[in-house]
Amino acid sequence: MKVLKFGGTSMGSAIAIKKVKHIVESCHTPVVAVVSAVGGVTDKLVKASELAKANLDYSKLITEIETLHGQIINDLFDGKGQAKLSASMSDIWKELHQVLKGVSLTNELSTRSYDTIVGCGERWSSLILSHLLESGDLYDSRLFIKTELNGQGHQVKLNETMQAIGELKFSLKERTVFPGFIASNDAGDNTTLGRGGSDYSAALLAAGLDADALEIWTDVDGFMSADPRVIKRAYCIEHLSYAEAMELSHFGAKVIYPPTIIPALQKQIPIRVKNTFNTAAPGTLIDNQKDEQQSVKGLSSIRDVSLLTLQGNGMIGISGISMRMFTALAKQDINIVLISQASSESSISVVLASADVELARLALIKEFDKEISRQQINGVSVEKEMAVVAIVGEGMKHTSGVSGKLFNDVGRNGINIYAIAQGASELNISFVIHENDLRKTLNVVHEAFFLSQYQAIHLYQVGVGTVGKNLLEKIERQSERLMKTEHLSIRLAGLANSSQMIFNDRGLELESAIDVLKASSPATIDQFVEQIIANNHSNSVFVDCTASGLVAEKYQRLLENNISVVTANKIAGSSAYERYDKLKTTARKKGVKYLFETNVGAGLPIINTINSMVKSGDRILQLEAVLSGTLNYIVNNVSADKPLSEVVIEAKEKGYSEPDPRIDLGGTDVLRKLLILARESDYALEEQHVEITPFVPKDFFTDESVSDFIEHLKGYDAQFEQIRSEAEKNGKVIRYAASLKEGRAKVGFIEVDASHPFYNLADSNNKVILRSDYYYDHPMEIKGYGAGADVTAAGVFADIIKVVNL
Ligand SMILES: NC(=O)C1=CN([C@@H]2O[C@H](COP(=O)(O)OP(=O)(O)OC[C@H]3O[C@@H](n4cnc5c(N)ncnc54)[C@H](O)[C@@H]3O)[C@@H](O)[C@H]2O)C=CC1
Ligand SMILES: N[C@@H](CC=O)C(=O)O
Repeated sequence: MKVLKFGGTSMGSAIAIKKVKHIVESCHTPVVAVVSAVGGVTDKLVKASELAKANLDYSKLITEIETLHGQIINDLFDGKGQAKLSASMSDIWKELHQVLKGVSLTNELSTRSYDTIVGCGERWSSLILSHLLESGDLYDSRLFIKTELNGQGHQVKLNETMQAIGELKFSLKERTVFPGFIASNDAGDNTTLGRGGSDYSAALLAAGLDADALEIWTDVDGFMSADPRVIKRAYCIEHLSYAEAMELSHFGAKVIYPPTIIPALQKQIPIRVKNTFNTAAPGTLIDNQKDEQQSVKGLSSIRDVSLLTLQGNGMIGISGISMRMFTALAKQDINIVLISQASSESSISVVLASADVELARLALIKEFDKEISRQQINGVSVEKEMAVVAIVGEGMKHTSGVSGKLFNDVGRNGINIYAIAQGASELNISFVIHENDLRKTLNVVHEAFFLSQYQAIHLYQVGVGTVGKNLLEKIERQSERLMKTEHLSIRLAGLANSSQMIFNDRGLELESAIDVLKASSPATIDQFVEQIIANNHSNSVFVDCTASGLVAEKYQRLLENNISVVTANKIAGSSAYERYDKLKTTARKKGVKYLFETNVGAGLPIINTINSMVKSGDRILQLEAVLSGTLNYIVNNVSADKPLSEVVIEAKEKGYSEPDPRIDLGGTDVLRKLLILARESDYALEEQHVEITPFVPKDFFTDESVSDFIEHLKGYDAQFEQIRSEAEKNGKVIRYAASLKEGRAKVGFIEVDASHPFYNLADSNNKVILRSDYYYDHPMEIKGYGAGADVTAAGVFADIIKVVNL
């Protein structure tokens, strides 16, 4: 035998009720169907009872309920069937009218009247279904489910109820219908089992009848791994243990009424949650099996709660404080959602519904009045607009690292945790956050535990020129491989250039993003940054592919808001040391990344190498380098036949030079790179400490535009060729190099012969020679292409991946 319970949505319309009929009649075993009221009816009945008590007009609500049922009956039955059913239902209507009238006249709503009024819905709906089913017997649950009053309301008298239901076991026919929710007491008065009580009725019937299975038919596919309204990729959990289902349903997941699980658990009856509107979906099976493979099974949350803390050094070592605290709250009938106490005993925090918090605060102030006046207790503090998030799973027991992973991922995304609670059963880890962080937290945790095969990065890119465009192409080409091998999904959540911006939370189409951007409305970098902060997405990364100082100014605000920064732009790293240091410190403090590997040598791993050396205790003692791809390309390509001005244009066309090539030819680009390398090597070098000889004399830098500059540069072609050919005659080549030796930092020309490590540096290559404590006589050398869209975009790409993989 099976017990099937159908909720309000399953009974919400004629079409839905036909589905219910089909489900019941398709069962090959005897079926007990337990039904809720037609969707929305119980709420209307509750409202009508309140209006009646206040002697206000409730007739409109009753008419609405009548119309709703009338419509359903019209759609389901022919004339004869309608007349038969209406006659059966009319007694209930009469009773309802009488009770409401009595309440209205006396202005008194007794528990008995209230339960009679709100229980009418299930009596009607069970009549409808029993008439509709072929050979469907109707039983009145009030005759079998017996309750008594306790402090909290009606409580089921389990022994009596089980016995009464048990006696039915052998007399039930193939299909039987019971109204859910309603019961009665020893005096024969109507009672109810509380909101969601129809699930409980079904579980009691299943237990009393020793059913083989209990099915809860609802309008969702089952228990979801997280709230699907928040987590788009939440999925239906196939299996839960009774304990896991209980934790999840107590805590936010409103799929099943929590007490339902107890009778089923006691009789070891498997529960299956199924979707009436998607019968093909397997649903969630709840039984006594524990899933050893997956430590965390579900993620739940509640909002509209507040955190209330009782704090004071006078609480330490004093027994009875918590007893008094919880008794004071219990006296006010306040439900506590979570408790957290520091082992120092100097504070106890509780989470409760925001609606109760003021009452709770006053109750505690009254209770601890003396201690507060003696300053043994500081008072009662309240943090409003909080939310509680819980991860649930029996597999967490004795599995180390679960909370480490949880809090690491949450912390890395800048989410502040106000309180934590974990029971010794290790079934649930709950923590309190600000409500504004709820969506982000659920995303972070869901990705960490349920979709760990796909970690999402939300990318916000500024700049779609040489490097930026190439980066987008690379991400598009690599995204499938990244998903497969790195389990990483990169979503381009925003894109901007100097005057426009576009956003899409789910990820912009990479192929068309630049075209869409160019067709979008004007926007500023400030608007772009503020929107990123407002989006508050998990694993957000801001990528700067511009050469703009304005953009670099935004890093501090982004990092402070827990957004990692990856930049090809050298301005921030090479401006005042204090600023560079503050950016790095902020990133460290906030647990996010500030990465700029491509600032020196494009994709070459120079900064990373220095970082590793310094971290391992090595000291960089000397540094010699060729750091400009553009300038090395120029010295390698200028000849008697090919003048400097022509090669500068070539370097620009090849994507080596800065957007403004004067930054290269004035030596500024190399100066910036030297400053960054020195700082990463632990030297607080400032621009004024560097001796610099520009590649082209200063007089050539007076023009307004780049094209005028290149035009005038022709006037220097002959002189440059002379310097170059002179060196050549002496068996040497010229290089534009940077060095840091014995406290002296220099940028300028050097002439080197064939014995020098820079002599054979072809094309746009860069080379860095590092002498350190561990690499002195045989220094470390890093060499390769130091400029160009491909290598730079690849370096930026690697930094982006490091944001989540480091
Ligand atoms: N080209 C190379 O080999 C390397 C370049 N870099 C750096 O990469 C950065 C980008 O270089 P390219 O792609 O060659 O430059 P680009 O001039 O081709 O592209 C710059 C992009 O930045 C945007 N932009 C400029 N000012 C802006 C502002 N105020 N707000 C928003 N967007 C703005 C422009 O609209 C354009 O989309 C530069 O900082 C450069 O130093 C770093 C290593 C190597
Ligand atoms: N303009 C730069 C590009 C890399 O930083 C160079 O030429 O090296």
